[in-house]
Amino acid sequence: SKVGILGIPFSKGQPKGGAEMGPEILRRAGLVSRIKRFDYQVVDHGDIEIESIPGDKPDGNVKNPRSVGRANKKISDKVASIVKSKELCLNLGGDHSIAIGSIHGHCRAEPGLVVVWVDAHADINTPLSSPSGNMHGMPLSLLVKELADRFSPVEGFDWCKPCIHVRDIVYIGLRDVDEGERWIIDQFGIPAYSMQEIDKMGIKEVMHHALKNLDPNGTRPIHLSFDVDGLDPTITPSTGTPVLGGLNIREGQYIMEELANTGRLSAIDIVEVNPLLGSEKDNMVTAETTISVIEKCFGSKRGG
Ligand SMILES: CN[C@](CCCC[B-](O)(O)O)(CCN1CCCCC1)C(=O)O
Ligand SMILES: [Mn+2]
Ligand SMILES: [Mn+2]
Ligand SMILES: [Mn+2]
Repeated sequence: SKVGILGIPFSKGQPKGGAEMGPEILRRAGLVSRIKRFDYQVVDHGDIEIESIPGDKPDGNVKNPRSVGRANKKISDKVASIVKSKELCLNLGGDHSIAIGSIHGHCRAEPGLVVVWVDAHADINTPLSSPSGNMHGMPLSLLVKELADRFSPVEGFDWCKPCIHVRDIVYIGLRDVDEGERWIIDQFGIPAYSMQEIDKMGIKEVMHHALKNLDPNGTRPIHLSFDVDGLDPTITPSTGTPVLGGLNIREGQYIMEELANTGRLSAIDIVEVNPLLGSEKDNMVTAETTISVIEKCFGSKRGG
């Protein structure tokens, strides 16, 4: 089977320069050759061309709306074509706003997909609830049908029609959720396994219940959106919004092994690696941790 790799050097969904260097650091750390070790043919689509949009003033409190909108339209088109050509689409971010286009594009090719969101954060602030105006904290709010009527369309997103339901999402790793996000999660009953549930139940039970609730018949394609800040900052220090008390590397690897076991992984985002936020050593640790976790999606077995 085939993996299509797409670099997305985009960072306008948040204020810290360097997130656009994520694809480069992951490639340089050997991500592609690690995936090639398993029986996947790798198609490298290179990096998406990111246009800069001068004078991209905020829309309400939403920052860089046109830049984020333009980039994500391109991402949607590219991801749709990669998935349609039967490649497992591996998107290298870039900040988490790229998930708007990656999930939108994935839905165009696989309308019945479900979303596994591994993250310290829920990333479901609406433009009105966001405390920061940074779009990397909003991607899911622009994608779920149930929130479409809660805010007016964001400048640059007229192409973006919501394509998933709240019940098609499961969260793993939450530990920094804003008030408005908490309200949405409770109001719509979005399954959310925070670090508290993970400590209480253990990662085995969490993965069992998460996948059972999400897709009881085990038939639906899976979109994994993996924010490296879901892991503990001691093992992924080079990231923009670190939060103590995260997933350890074995929990990360177990999550990916269970997803690989479904055989239904159809697209993966790896986001929020920012090499400007760490030392050389931090960057090496972050890249190696990320690769050793992500490679478990592709059949790497700890037992050999
Ligand atoms: C929790 N929500 C935040 C962070 C979003 C992180 C995006 B991710 O892609 O990395 O997961 C933080 C909002 N806080 C900022 C500091 C003061 C309190 C609010 C936001 O800006 O929406
Ligand atoms: Mn996060
Ligand atoms: Mn049980
Ligand atoms: Mn995120």
